[in-house]
Amino acid sequence: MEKKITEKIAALPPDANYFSLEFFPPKTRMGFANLSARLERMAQALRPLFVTVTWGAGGSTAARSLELAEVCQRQLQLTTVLHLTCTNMSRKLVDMALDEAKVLGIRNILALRGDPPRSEEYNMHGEDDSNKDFTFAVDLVKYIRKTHGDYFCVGVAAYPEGHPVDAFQDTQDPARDIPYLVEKTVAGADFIMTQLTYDIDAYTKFENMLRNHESGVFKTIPIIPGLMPIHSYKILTRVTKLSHVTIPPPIARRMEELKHDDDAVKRAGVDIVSEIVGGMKDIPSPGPRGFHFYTLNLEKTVSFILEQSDLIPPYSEADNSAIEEGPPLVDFPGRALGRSRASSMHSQPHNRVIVDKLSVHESSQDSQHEALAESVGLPMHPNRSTTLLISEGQGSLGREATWDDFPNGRWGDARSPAFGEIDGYGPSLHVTSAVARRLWGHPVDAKDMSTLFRRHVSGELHMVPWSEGGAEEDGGGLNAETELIRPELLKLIDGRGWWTLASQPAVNGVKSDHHIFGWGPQREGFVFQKPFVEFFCSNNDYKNILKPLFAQHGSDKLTWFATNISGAFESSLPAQPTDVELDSLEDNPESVNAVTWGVFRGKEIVTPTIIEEVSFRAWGEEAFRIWDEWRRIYPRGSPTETYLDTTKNDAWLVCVVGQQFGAGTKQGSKEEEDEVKWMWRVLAGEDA
Ligand SMILES: Cc1cc2nc3c(=O)[nH]c(=O)nc-3n(C[C@H](O)[C@H](O)[C@H](O)COP(=O)(O)OP(=O)(O)OC[C@H]3O[C@@H](n4cnc5c(N)ncnc54)[C@H](O)[C@@H]3O)c2cc1C
Ligand SMILES: NC(=O)c1ccc[n+]([C@@H]2O[C@H](COP(=O)([O-])OP(=O)(O)OC[C@H]3O[C@@H](n4cnc5c(N)ncnc54)[C@H](O)[C@@H]3O)[C@@H](O)[C@H]2O)c1
Repeated sequence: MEKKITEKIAALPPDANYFSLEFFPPKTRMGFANLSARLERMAQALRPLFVTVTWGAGGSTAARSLELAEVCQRQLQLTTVLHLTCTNMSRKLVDMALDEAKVLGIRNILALRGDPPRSEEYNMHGEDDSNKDFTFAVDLVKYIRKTHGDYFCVGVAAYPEGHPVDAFQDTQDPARDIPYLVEKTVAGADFIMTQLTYDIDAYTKFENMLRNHESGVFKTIPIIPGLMPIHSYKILTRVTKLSHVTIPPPIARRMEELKHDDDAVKRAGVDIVSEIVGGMKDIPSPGPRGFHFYTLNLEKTVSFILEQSDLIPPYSEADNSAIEEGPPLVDFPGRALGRSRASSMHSQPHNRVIVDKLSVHESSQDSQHEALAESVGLPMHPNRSTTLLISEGQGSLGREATWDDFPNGRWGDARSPAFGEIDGYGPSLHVTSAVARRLWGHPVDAKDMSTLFRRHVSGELHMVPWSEGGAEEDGGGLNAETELIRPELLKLIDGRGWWTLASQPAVNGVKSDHHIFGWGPQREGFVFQKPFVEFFCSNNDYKNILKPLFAQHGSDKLTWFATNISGAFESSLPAQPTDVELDSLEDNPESVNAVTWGVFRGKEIVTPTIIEEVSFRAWGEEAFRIWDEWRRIYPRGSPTETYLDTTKNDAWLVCVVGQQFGAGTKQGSKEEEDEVKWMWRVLAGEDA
């Protein structure tokens, strides 16, 4: 029988260190296939003690979470912990998840609450029947013990900097949470896993507080600190804001200085997190000391941190004999990399894309975009050194690892395992219901909605439900480039009544250190953008204004996608069968629009923002679920709840990409200006 993680921890020498890796179920089929390949490589080379699989709050990712857990536990034979939340979903779903986990051989569950439970008044049409059973995570711990006895090893969450303020909690204070953590532990928790932190002092204080707690319940229980590698400045600031954790001032200063240089942020991030690991290793522990890494399904930085922190377990004789050594790696035609480069300790996590003389398994028809190891001359079972080289971008396999390089590009490549997620916890408003009501009030008609979007685009409202925005106290969440097209966006919102969610202006090749448009390695390249805008509009406007307008201009000038609540999908591309499930959508090369790209010295063209059918449809599903998340914060049948529901059912989500960005015109000329603004004039109805 598969082991419990507590058994695996207990079997380690008392002074050993271990680590675990967290993954979320990717949104697209291709992301899924590629995560499986990535997981296999990471598992064999990095050798985590166990992995964990997230669960979308309210059960929103139930099927995909179980599928990923199956890949981990059964296919890859990794000891797997399934996260499970209990609020705002039916008890039947909890039972199903536990039964299924058992069938898969999973013996470890991280028992969580999820979002605060909606009371009966806000509970829609009997969708959830859980509230009577589950209010807090402790209820789930008790339920698992009651229904499954000791079969599962149960973990619970803790917050070194305090659980964020919510409906049940008016202050963020770790001491305030302790009685409830005691309750969860007494109810049967076997281990504690913490929220991510970058604050070693806060963490040390927290762990000491637990170990010395008067109840004595935390004396020996494994407490595993959560750490998130720093993938980009944007992800760092976004994740810490969403999780309500601090970036200690020295780290904030270091990151702030480097924020315009993606590679430098990643390099410093590896050092910062490795320093935190080093510091945590010094905290006295009653048993082996573990570390949990929130990977966001990204591979590169976590590999470097594990290497730098010396956390990768050594291979035993038996391990080594199981690993076939393949032919040497090749970094450019004709030159072999010596096996002496077994360690990447002194190399940097740069974006080095190497053109390999060996053929790559990269047919665009092929949904598996991470080439098979053996097809590119790597050992069938990559070992630690080959994976680290891949993570560095070396060899043909490393090409896909470059996905990791610019995860700050809007929503990235749908083939990347990391596509479109920030925490893997499913669609959410990212604020409490009380804050949401304060921010967005009680809209009851289109005028109220337009007012919200006008205020957002004008910088008066820092977020709308579909666009997270920056910190409220910073006054707004729009990028500087969005301000340059503010008048155009306002014409769509006020003139047309279309509610814009995301956008970008055209850019006809500016230096990569440009103060507004620059990204990627600084001073080394040029960046380009096609204009795009994404918005909700009514069914009437979609049919009677937009479709005729699209027909008039043709797909060589405007590429567009549109979807609605019932999953209808239409686009400027040749018609596809309409009954294709998102999950089975194949990569359609014709649907790919790189809307942001950069050309840098010594690299292939980098395309951090791609708009294509599969990603648009995945986002569309989420965007319509966000309408539901929003309406549920108002009492059932209230005017606002009814209005949001009706509007959601009528709306189309439309994304339009302008194919002109000024190419071929003289920079700074009137002709360039006309081209760059053309899409906006057409959409506003100003261009015949
Ligand atoms: C390691 C980790 C993994 C996670 N994975 C996921 C995931 O996969 N999917 C997902 O949706 N979310 C996940 N989360 C987020 C989690 O669901 C949220 O943080 C949630 O708000 C709280 O969950 P909990 O299990 O800590 O809840 P609880 O232990 O129920 O605590 C929630 C809050 O209520 C307070 N409280 C508890 N009992 C009482 C009581 N009797 N009276 C008053 N107040 C009380 C606690 O102090 C705390 O403030 C994860 C969090 C962590 C730290
Ligand atoms: N089309 C797709 O395939 C797809 C896939 C996933 C996400 N998305 C979009 O991405 C957004 C989230 O991604 P992100 O957080 O990386 O984007 P982001 O926050 O970086 O926003 C993208 C750009 O749109 C601008 N913007 C923000 N709010 C706007 C508004 N109300 N009107 C016009 N412009 C606005 C921002 O300033 C930014 O320049 C979602 O809101 C969604 O619209 C689209």
